[in-house]
Amino acid sequence: MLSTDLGNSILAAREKRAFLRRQCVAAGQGALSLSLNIPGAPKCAPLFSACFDSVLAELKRFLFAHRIMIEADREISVRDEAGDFYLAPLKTEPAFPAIKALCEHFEATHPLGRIIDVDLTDQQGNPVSSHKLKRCFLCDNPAIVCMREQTHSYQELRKHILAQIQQYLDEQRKQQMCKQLATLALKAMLYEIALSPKPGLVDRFDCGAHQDMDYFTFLNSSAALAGYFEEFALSGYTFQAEDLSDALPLIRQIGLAMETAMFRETNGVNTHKGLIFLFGLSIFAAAYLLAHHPVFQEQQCRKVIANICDNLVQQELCMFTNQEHTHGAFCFREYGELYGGARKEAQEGFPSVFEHGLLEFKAQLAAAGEPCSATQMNDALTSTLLRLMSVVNDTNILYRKNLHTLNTVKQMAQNVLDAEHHAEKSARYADLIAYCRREHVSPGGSADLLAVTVFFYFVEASFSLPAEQRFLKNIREKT
Ligand SMILES: CC(C)(COP(=O)(O)OP(=O)(O)OC[C@H]1O[C@@H](n2cnc3c(N)ncnc32)[C@H](O[C@H]2O[C@H](COP(=O)(O)OP(=O)(O)OP(=O)(O)O)[C@@H](O)[C@H]2O)[C@@H]1O)[C@@H](O)C(=O)NCCC(=O)NCCS
Ligand SMILES: Nc1ncnc2[nH]cnc12
Repeated sequence: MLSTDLGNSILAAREKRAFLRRQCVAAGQGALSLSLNIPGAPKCAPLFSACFDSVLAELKRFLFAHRIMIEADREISVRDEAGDFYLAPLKTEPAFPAIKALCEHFEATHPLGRIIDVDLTDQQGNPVSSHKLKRCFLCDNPAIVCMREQTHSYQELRKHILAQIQQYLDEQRKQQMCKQLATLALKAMLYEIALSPKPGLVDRFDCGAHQDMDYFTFLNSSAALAGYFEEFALSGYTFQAEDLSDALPLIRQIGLAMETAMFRETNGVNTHKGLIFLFGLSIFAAAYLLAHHPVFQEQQCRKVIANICDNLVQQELCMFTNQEHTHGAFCFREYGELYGGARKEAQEGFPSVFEHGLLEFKAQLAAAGEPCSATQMNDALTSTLLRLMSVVNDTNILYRKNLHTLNTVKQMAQNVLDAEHHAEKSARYADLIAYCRREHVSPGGSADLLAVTVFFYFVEASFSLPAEQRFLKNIREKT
């Protein structure tokens, strides 16, 4: 039972809606409205509003796609005791039955169909009805019958509706976050390949120490991999098992399909094998955390990655030393446990990224200020790559050459960073580029870790607000 005060407030709010409709009639226009069918009270709550905003954004896209035009500058949104309400005059020539049929289709195919009410009134303010009976929320009877006979309690009805709304919002959040993580991963990957010039690596203008690939090979490879990033994210977002090391086979299953796609696209050239592994872990871990915590936290992320890869070096490099024939296994066998490559980096929760790359990238971008120009971004990426090269034990360099060359590259990278003047920096960087070309070395591991660094930079920037606030803000912007 509603209290008299609340009942009166709801009646007043409904009268306000009727007044708004009469304004459309006065202007000789049909109107379309959206509200939610929420039985009982309260009818206004943050959860309902979040749901309403999201449905409204969907409805607007649906109407626009079907060329049903509304007068956006005269639309009205109300949030009061009667709940959330939206009303807009129609611009479109009034083919009301067809518009009504489309609105009913929208309701019928929406996951919250029974809760949504899209109403249409003609130029005289008369409701346009198809006279179809709405079904009860809970049983298959016509809603009108259950309402008259009070078959279900408000409590029962609201419990059911709240669960449906929560499920819908959870699904929306999952889809939105996973898509966004996939977008950030692709962006980070493209930033790495776009950075020019780079020592030994492929960039926009040069193939570095490589003969079998160029800039376009990397664009092709990026395109082939982009479609899989969301799978990593969904897998992380929905991961339920207690033991995080159970995640590695899931990540690898997706990663192996990506390797096939990459080699098909590049005609057998290894452009991104290391990155597939590193991004698999990064995207999975970020999504896993964002599903459980509203704000992205670096340290938590490191722990998740380390737990997924718990004991990986021991399991795959120590125990299988004689069987594995990969570059990583060779380096480990030849040079010892400091040189565990991508597996060691992962098992330790990406120390190069979180203790070096990210610090450098953040400092450089902070110094550049907003907005950051293309040159400043290229400089920030260059410094970050150098910082990574100065610490990473890159198995690509080690495999192609030897420990002396790896240490020389690390020292030369550090020397560029230590240069005091711009001219000195440029000269040292040119020396490093020439050295890598002459020695045929390519720091592919550092290039991959640069992409991972940039990815986490974007993730932190995108998910620093509490997820709820960010999610709502996003929906409102779209509406
Ligand atoms: C765990 C794997 C990465 C296993 O690979 P591998 O046993 O070979 O181990 P690593 O050598 O440690 O790593 C492989 C790639 O990882 C990058 N990398 C190197 N050092 C590091 C490091 N210290 N930290 C992080 N990442 C590192 C690097 O990848 C990039 O370079 C590749 C291009 O190299 P390039 O020399 O040009 O080409 P190649 O063909 O290799 O040599 P050439 O013949 O031309 O001389 C490119 O891939 C970049 O991304 C290392 O190469 C993982 O792959 C794995 O689990 N494999 C098993 C199969 C699987 O499950 N796959 C799905 C994984 S999700
Ligand atoms: N730009 C690049 N050039 C060569 N190898 C790479 N591995 C990852 N990125 C690379």
